[in-house]
Amino acid sequence: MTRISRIELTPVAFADPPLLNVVGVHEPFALRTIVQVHTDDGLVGLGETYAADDHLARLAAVAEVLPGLDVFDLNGLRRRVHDALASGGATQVGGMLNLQDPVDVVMSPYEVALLDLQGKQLDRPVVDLLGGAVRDEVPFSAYLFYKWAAHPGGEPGAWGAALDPDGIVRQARTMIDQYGFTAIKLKGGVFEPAQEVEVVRALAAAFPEHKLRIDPNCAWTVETSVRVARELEGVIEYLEDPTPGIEGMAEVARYTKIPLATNMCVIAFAQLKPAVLADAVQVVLSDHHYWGGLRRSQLLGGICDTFGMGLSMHSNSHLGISLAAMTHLAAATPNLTYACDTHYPWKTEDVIKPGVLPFERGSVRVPRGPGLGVELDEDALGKLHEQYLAGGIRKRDDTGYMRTVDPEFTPNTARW
Ligand SMILES: O=C([O-])[C@@H](O)[C@@H](O)[C@H](O)[C@@H](O)C(=O)[O-]
Ligand SMILES: [Mg+2]
Repeated sequence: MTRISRIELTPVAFADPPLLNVVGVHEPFALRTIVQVHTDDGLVGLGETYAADDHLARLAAVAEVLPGLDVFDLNGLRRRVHDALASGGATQVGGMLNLQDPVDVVMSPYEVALLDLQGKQLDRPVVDLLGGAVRDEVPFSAYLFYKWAAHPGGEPGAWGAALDPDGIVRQARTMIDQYGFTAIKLKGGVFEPAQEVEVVRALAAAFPEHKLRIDPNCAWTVETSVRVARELEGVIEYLEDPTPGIEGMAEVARYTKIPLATNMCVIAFAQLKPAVLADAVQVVLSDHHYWGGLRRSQLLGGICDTFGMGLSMHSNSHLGISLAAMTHLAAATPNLTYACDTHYPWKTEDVIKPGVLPFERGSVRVPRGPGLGVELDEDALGKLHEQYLAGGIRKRDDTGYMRTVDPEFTPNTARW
């Protein structure tokens, strides 16, 4: 029996371009925590998760109670995470986690690391532990953002500015030429809906064969959402989080044929029943980082299937360990039929050794090496950890950063 001997948690910061969204703009660095789970027989399992300081504190509290756990005991993992958080009073917390299930959020990187270890021990890829591959390559979408050319006071990056239809179409072309994506997602909620509809139409004209989506992160009222949905019927494959809340989404759904998708009003198992009863969403974006890991994301997939909801995949800024985990999960989930989101093309630094996860024709081939099939680059990890220590960012704050440029900026859900 292989048991956990110790845990290493390494917060890292990696360069991120000035991508705009409803709450502000991405800071110069995005944060992640790299989780290394060591075993008594010398194996190391990898996981990746958020790195906000309160999340790091929870991860550290759990790390203390994991030594001795059998790497195959995922139920035991959940119990230990639950008990450690409960004893710290953290199973019900506010802020970012007020709708998410904190046990699922904290458990996730440990579950991924244990699956990596199981795979390494059995010499099988994680996808095989999840039931086997139903697809050998996983399609991802081109995730487009309005963006500035440079961070304030910084050097312009490779992508240039994208603040109008031409800029976004140019960005799409660069990304599609480079990665071969066949689906496109536009992050909206930045400009008036009419401008964003114009952009979607420009994308549809420039890429008539591509599947399109727009996600304004709840920037619109119910009325605006219905109007935009009607305008985009036949143009987009789904409309993601046009308006806040299960009730609001249900109201919009009554007046449009376009499937509504969410990673905002259904982000934990507790919200599935009300959403199904209200017929509020037709597609749920899974995300193993907050649905409790890969196996609980498959459980979500089964529930969506049962209730006739589609399944897609959400992404925040992330590194290669997460990309590998997302790819194994998507490859083993039959009803995950939409191209998954990924921020991966936006990053220029990583903690894994290169070459294992190339995008070809918009897809990532499932790594066949043992476990996740990726290897940590210790030098890169050290460098990105130094960057974390020096950079001073301890929690993502798109709004605070935007206010350094525009002091009047207010993130406003349902503002239009
Ligand atoms: O990175 C961003 O700016 C996105 O807006 C991200 O934070 C969202 O979580 C996400 O991509 C989404 O689909 O809502
Ligand atoms: Mg979204």
